[in-house]
Amino acid sequence: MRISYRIIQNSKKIDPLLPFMLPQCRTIQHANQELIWLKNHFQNSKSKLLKAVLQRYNGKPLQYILETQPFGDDLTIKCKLNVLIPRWETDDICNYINTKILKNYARTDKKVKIIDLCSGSGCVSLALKEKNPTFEIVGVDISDDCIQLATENKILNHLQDVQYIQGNVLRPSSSLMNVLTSEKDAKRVDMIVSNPPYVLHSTLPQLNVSVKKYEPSLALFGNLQFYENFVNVWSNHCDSFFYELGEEEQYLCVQNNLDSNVWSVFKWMDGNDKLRGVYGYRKNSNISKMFNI
Ligand SMILES: C[S@@+](CC[C@H](N)C(=O)[O-])C[C@H]1O[C@@H](n2cnc3c(N)ncnc32)[C@H](O)[C@@H]1O
Repeated sequence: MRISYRIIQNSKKIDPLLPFMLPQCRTIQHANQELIWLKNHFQNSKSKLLKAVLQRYNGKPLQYILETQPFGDDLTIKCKLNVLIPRWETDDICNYINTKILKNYARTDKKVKIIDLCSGSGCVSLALKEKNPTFEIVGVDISDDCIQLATENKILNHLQDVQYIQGNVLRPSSSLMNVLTSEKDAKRVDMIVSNPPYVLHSTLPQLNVSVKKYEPSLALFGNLQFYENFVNVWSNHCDSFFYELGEEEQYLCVQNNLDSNVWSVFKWMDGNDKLRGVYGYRKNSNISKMFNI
């Protein structure tokens, strides 16, 4: 990366480790901030700090080096290889679900049950639990590493009544379905939330090197399969839903294929005004009266 003359003239003031941060961070400000975090974290060991800076130079994500990511209001989510690092867009979605949708449930005495499909590190289910301690929440993920880390994250954040089950969302076994929905009216839970793999393989060249090199492809790549699966399978088992997505086609897959006599469906835009979610509710359900959005 080229830098300005002014910065070169002031180079005596520059920390010698800073240039190693630049390839991944891109701006001096961002590089400085990350270097401060690394120095704070490894303040007792210069050799560990140097190792961490070199790892960062080679593209290892900061969260895998520091092993945590703050999430929600006050959560610390442990981050490990083979499990997706929680993203800011997902954090925004959890905040929206908590403040605009679930707050209506929180006002009732109803025993609310939520399923988090593709639960990964557990960040989504734990962010919902953090604000709704009486709700029952179950996360499902196909990866054993995810189930183990999500369980660790639940304990780390002192949250109870969140369960993580290993299972295939695209081909759920009857025993998984039973555990998830059996005791509910009409076998429907109140809400299904999901951040499924939705990055198109065709966008691989545009992905950041550290994402490509370090984050699990099982968590990243998908197209319509999880949205079709929601329409065909999971929509029969919930009164409302929120799915994160990255493409208009994924939104249309849900919007065009759910029966419009039964469902109200909406778009959700992220903080960069990019389409990032689809959500909705059954028109005849109790939650429809609560959707005061
Ligand atoms: C985009 S990540 C989301 C993780 C987490 N919810 C978050 O927001 O950070 C998608 C997750 O889906 C899981 N996954 C992929 N295919 C799956 C399948 N067929 N059934 C269940 N989980 C699956 C991956 O292991 C990964 O944890």
